[in-house]
Order: sequence, then C-alpha cells, then structure tokens
Amino acid sequence: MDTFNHVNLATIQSMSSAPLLDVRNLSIAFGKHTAVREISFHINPGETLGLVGESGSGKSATSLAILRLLAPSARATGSITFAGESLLDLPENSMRRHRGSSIAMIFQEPMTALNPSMRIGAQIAEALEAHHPEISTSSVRQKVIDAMREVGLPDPEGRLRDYPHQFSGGQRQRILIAMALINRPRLLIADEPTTALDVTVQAQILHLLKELRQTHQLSMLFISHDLAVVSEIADRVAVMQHGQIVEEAPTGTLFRHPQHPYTRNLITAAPTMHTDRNLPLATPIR
Ligand SMILES: Nc1ncnc2c1ncn2[C@@H]1O[C@H](COP(=O)(O)OP(=O)(O)OP(=O)(O)O)[C@@H](O)[C@H]1O
Repeated sequence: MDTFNHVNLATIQSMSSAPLLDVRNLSIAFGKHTAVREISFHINPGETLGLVGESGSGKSATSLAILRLLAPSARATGSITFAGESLLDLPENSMRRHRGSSIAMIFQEPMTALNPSMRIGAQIAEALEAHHPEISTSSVRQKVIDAMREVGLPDPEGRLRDYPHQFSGGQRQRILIAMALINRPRLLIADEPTTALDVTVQAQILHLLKELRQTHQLSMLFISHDLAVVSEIADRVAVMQHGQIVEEAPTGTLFRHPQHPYTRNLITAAPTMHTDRNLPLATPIR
C-alpha cells in the first residue's frame, strides 16, 4: 500500500511539473524561406516566458504556429505539445476548441483586432458565446460586465454599447484582454501587446497583465522586440535572432550574465522602463 501511494504521489508530482507548453525543434518555412529554425522552449504552469528579438526574427511566426494560424503557404515542423496534446497533429475542429479558449492571444494593435462597427459589449459576448453557446443572455451580460470591470474599464454597464473608436488605445487593449480572458485560458500569448501604447499606458497594461496572471494562474508567452518591456514581466527570457533561439535564461541571470553578443547588444540598447511595480489600479486609465 505504501509503495502504491508512493508511486501515485511521484506520478502526480511529475504531472504537475510537466510544462504546459512544450515546443521542440520547431521550424517554420514560407516556401523556400526558413523563418524559424529548430527552436525549442517550454512554459511551465503559471510561468511567463519572454520571447525577445528584432523585427523579422520569427517571434510572431512562432506564436501563430502555436495557434495553427500561419498562412496556408507556411509549413511548420517539429512538435508543439500543449497540456499533453500534440497541436500540430490535432484535427482543425479540436484546434478551434483551443483557440480563444484554453489558449488565447492578444496583439499589438487593438484597433485591427476589434470590429469597428460592433459594440464592444457584443464583441466580448461573442468571444464567450463562441465557446459557451449554452450560457443564457442575462448571464452573458453579467460575465461581460465582470470581465470589463476586471480589466479596469470604468463604468462597464454604461459603456457596453459603445464602439471601439470611443475608447482610448489603452482602453482598447483592456477590451482585448477582457475578450482573451473571458473563457479562462490556461495560456495567454501576448504579441507586442504594449508596443503601440505610450510609456505610461504601457506600464499600466503590464501591471494589469501581471495582476491577472496571478489571479488566474495564467501561463504567458510574452513577445516583444523590447527587452526592457519583457524583463518587466517575464520569469525567463528566450532571445531570438534570425529564426533561432540564441540564448535562454531566467530574467535576472540573462541581465547579469548575458552569454550571447546579440543579448549583450539588446541589454545595452534597452532603455530603462521606469515602471512602478506597485502602480495602484486606481491610476487614471488612458
Ligand atoms: N505570410 C508570410 N509569408 C512569407 N513570409 C513571411 C510571412 N510571415 C512572416 N514571414 C517571414 O518570416 C520571418 C519572420 O517573421 P515574423 O513576423 O515572425 O518576425 P517577428 O520577429 O515577429 O517580427 P515583427 O515583430 O516585425 O513581426 C520574416 O522574414 C518574414 O518576412
């Protein structure tokens, strides 16, 4: 009996320490051009991995490959395992169940991700109903309001019927975050989520993501060309150059002991963020 219990405990422990996302030898080619070459990384439950590199290094292609949203001309090889499932082998309908549900994504430019002619309450509701058609209308409305409140949008009830252009850039990113989190994903892919925002709003959005990550025990793949931004939020950082990961280390180690010349250049070039880690949520929202 003791042995049985012991084995069970070991199994449970190894299961709980298994990465949520495990990417192995991923290559992505667009025709003859190999954009990503044999990269491997993993994200543990609750962990944030920063993926940093210059424009064209293959960061977005990597994130789109995880969601299987690459252009039809692209070919992804290697393996992407999410919660034990091999994503590159899943049938499309199973993949659709993951997208926007267990794996959600936010992008750089909220205006292009939102439908300009649809009220934001309806857009957030649509994200929920796509995966939960059974939820009643009144319950959807309440969940939308709760989601808006959780991301710090003022007066959610009053603003349900407003259109995207009636919100500021920072508020629109909050709306996208509400849409991304409404189905309680386990993994959030954030691709340059603060790049289009000015520095103060950038800091507020980073602060919000850090809070939500804790509340929801989210794992996150945080993509940016800006090492200073990545270092604000990531537990570990993978540095990408020309489609390859040239270095990966816990954030502090990467800054203290950068191994690769490209990482050293990024550190030298990174401006100081000057974000206030204790920024209260009550800070005026722009
Ligand atoms: N649909 C596509 N067709 C052909 N080539 C593509 C396509 N999408 C990306 N690429 C190429 O793949 C490479 C990696 O692009 P990717 O967008 O992943 O880089 P990135 O690091 O995210 O840069 P950025 O931040 O500028 O988007 C680039 O050389 C790019 O030209």
